[in-house]
Amino acid sequence: MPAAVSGCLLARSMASHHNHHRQRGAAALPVINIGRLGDKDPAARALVVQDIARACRDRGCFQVTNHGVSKSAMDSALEAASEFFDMPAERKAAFACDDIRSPIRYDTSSRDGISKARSFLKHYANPLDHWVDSWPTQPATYRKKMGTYAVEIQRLSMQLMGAIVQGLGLSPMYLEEKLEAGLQFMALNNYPQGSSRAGDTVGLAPHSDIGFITILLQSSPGLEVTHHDDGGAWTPVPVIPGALHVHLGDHLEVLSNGRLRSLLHRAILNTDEARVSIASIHGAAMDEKVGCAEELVDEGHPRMYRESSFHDFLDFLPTNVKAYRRFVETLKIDSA
Ligand SMILES: O=C(O)CCC(=O)C(=O)O
Ligand SMILES: [Fe+2]
Repeated sequence: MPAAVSGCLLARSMASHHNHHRQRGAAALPVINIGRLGDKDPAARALVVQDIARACRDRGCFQVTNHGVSKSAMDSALEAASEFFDMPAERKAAFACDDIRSPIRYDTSSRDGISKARSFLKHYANPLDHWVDSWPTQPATYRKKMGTYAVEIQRLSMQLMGAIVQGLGLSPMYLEEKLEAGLQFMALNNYPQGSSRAGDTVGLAPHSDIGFITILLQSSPGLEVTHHDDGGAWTPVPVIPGALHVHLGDHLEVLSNGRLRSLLHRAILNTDEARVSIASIHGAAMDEKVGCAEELVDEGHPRMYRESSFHDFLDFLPTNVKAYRRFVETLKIDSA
């Protein structure tokens, strides 16, 4: 439905920007070298698992280095995303679609309630051969570049989830099959350059992601995070060359029965340049219900959340436009 997409929507939402004071979180965000996660020596692996567990618990996010995703795959993915967004509006509008269940969707408007000044392309990626035919054929290298990146990120997500569930006291294999057959949902985000006179301008309003984890790559700074103990202060996520940012989603909060919390994050317009980010959300399959791990429910830790699927999340989304709530809040079981 190309008619639904008009170039002026972006300009209109930019005009209604909000000013924010940038506050710095107390301590730098954790950067974890995960090179030894695959080590045969369990003690070497355990040290990394411990660092990840602490970062998940205390900050809800961390960056990883030595993660095995090649620098060229990362650069190429950002290139492919930029080249897509640089195409003429009509070409991108071919992917515009009102149905949030569409396998691929391009939009420039703020109909979702949180996009203030972003255009995005969203599509699925795992398993790649199932979804790649729905991806853009232009730019000509898009499928190759984004596909290579997607596969490497899916592999990394499984390795990270193995460590995260181990950090919760579960077997590293706990989710392996569900993740293998699970959902990889990619959001390519495009933000205009912000005005330095306007102060901090929100491109994407605060929200948490569905899924267990999100792995995010940004072309330049703009992502900001706030964890539950941060007292509302926003911490900018620095761009560390070669590193990838990881944060926790609503379904990990559910799985962990509240031991871990999903991360609230937002994107600020970069005043030096237009910005592109690629978020890869990793969760269970579309109709797979995710509940609290039984191993983490006991007398001292009563079940905190109802089970839900990605499908349930999509049903919830259109109802979440006026006053934003984290999906996971709607899943809480009244303990009263
Ligand atoms: O652009 C960013 O850094 C954040 C993107 C994001 O949060 C998302 O796509 O869910
Ligand atoms: Fe997000």
